[in-house]
Order: sequence, then structure tokens, then C-alpha cells
Amino acid sequence: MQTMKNILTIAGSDSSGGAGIQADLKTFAAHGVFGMSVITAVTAQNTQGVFAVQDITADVIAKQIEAIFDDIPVAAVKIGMVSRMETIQIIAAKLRQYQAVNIVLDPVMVSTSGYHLLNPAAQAILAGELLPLAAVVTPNIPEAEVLTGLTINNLTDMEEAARRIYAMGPGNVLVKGGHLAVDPENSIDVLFDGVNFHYLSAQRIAAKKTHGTGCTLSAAIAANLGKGLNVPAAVTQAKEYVTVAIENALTIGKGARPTHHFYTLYKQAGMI
Ligand SMILES: Nc1ncnc2c1ncn2[C@@H]1O[C@H](COP(=O)(O)OP(=O)(O)O)[C@@H](O)[C@H]1O
Ligand SMILES: Cc1ncc(COP(=O)(O)O)c(N)n1
Repeated sequence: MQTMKNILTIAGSDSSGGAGIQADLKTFAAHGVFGMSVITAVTAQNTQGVFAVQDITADVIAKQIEAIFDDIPVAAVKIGMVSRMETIQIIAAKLRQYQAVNIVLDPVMVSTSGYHLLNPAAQAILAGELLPLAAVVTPNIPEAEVLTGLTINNLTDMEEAARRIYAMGPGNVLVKGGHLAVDPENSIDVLFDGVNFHYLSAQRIAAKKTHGTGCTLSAAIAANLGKGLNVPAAVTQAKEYVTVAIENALTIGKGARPTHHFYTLYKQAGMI
């Protein structure tokens, strides 16, 4: 009997385990869903930076997607690092072919460490091909600025950006406020469903740089949608999850700290 939902991440590999595919699969595991992956690129990365990227060919990306959808029901899909034009085009074509549902798009552009994970020339293709497929798109402030051409300094700007991105075709837009200290006390994300705005606020954690926060949040939204939650509930619970993961971020290297995906579970099990 099927007891778990199967959730797919289409993203890049982070060798240091803090972001990308590795963050997504840990997030899925923490949500009690069965995680699957289509790898778009392999990065040589650690807590201090990204040192090399090997893109996976469009043909092998297509084959990974086919291998999954031809065999396994997919309850939700998270899309992260898509690197270049050929990658975006094949993902969009295959997700349309299989009529994939509950797609969460994290429009990853530049890593926390400053490396371009999306070829800037492919930004418009990402917007044109993937945004219309997404049930939820989760830009951070710099990504929302690239997508809209706006400069975002406050909540009103975030709302305007959400409206403009919504007009590009996704079902819902979540503009994340991690990069914007509008309120130094809180990290506020703005969710727009085309009619109403919802504001998701969490106490801002003043800590050393964290990474993998956006990956963790979008993977948690996908897991929650796959489990049958509606968008506001999926996003609200994912925000609570990422806040705990950031609060308990781990010091594993000399640079940015990865989020702790299992803090609550380990605590409950008496492991920490
Ligand atoms: N210092 C912080 N304290 C609390 N929440 C944060 C902090 N930084 C980011 N977040 C939250 O983490 C999530 C990811 O946001 P953000 O860091 O902006 O995205 P990205 O990782 O894509 O740059 C959002 O829900 C955001 O509000
Ligand atoms: C493979 C991969 N995907 C996504 C990110 C973005 O994560 P962050 O912005 O936290 O560095 C990353 N660094 N690496």
C-alpha cells in the first residue's frame, strides 16, 4: 500500500550538502515524503564558495525525468538550479508532457557566496518557460528585482514585484524577505495569490551567514503541497520549518552555515 507521497527535486548537486539536491532530499526526509532527484548540474562547492560547475546534458536530464514519470506517480516537483537555456527548455517540455502538478519553482540565480548558478542570458527563458508552469514561485529579493526590473526597498516594493511576477503566469508568488531588513526584528515573506497578500513573518535570526535557506523553504513547500495542503498552509508550515532550520544552523566549515533539517525530529527522539 502506498503510504508516502513521492516528491521530486530537479536541481543542482552541492558537494558540501547544504544547498541544492542535498538540502532538498533532507527536507523531504524530514517531511515524511519519498524524495527523488533529477540532477541538472554538479557543483564543486563548500561553505565558502562554488569552485566549478559541470552541467548535465539536456539528453541525460530528459532521461532522468522520463525514468521517474514513466514509472512513479509524482505528487509534487521542486525546481532549483537550472543553470542554462538547454536545461530550462528540456525541463519545461518534459513537465508539460507529463502534466506535472504542484510545481514549486525556486528561481535560483546567484549563490549566497556570489557565484552565478544561472547563466544571466537564460534569465528571460526561465521566466518565459518555467514561471507559467509553477503553482508557487519563490524569488528572493535580488531574483525578484531581476525578474521585474524593479528596485525593492520595502514591503510595498515587494508587493509590486509579486504582482508583476504573478502576471508572468505562476499560480502564486512568494517574495522572500531574507535579503531585506525592512524590519530588523523580522524576516517577512510576501505571498500573493493574484487577489490577496499574505504576510509571513518570523523573528530575524542574527547569525553568521546561512546557506540553503531558499532551497530548504521551496522543498518544504513542495513536500507540503504533495501531502495535500493548500498553498497558504503549505507555505506557512514551510516558513515555520525553515525558521527552526535557520535557528539551529550547523557550523560544519569555515563559511556559511547549512540549515539543520532534522532539529525538531532529533530533539523529539532525544538525539540532541
Ligand atoms: N536571518 C534570517 N532570520 C530568519 N529568517 C530568515 C533569515 N534569512 C532568511 N530567512 C528566511 O529564509 C527563507 C529563505 O529566504 P532568503 O534567504 O531570502 O532566500 P534565498 O536563500 O533564496 O536567498 C525566507 O523564508 C526568509 O524569510
Ligand atoms: C546546487 C546549488 N543550488 C542552489 C544553491 C543556492 O543556495 P544558496 O543561495 O543558499 O547558496 C547553491 N548554492 N547550490
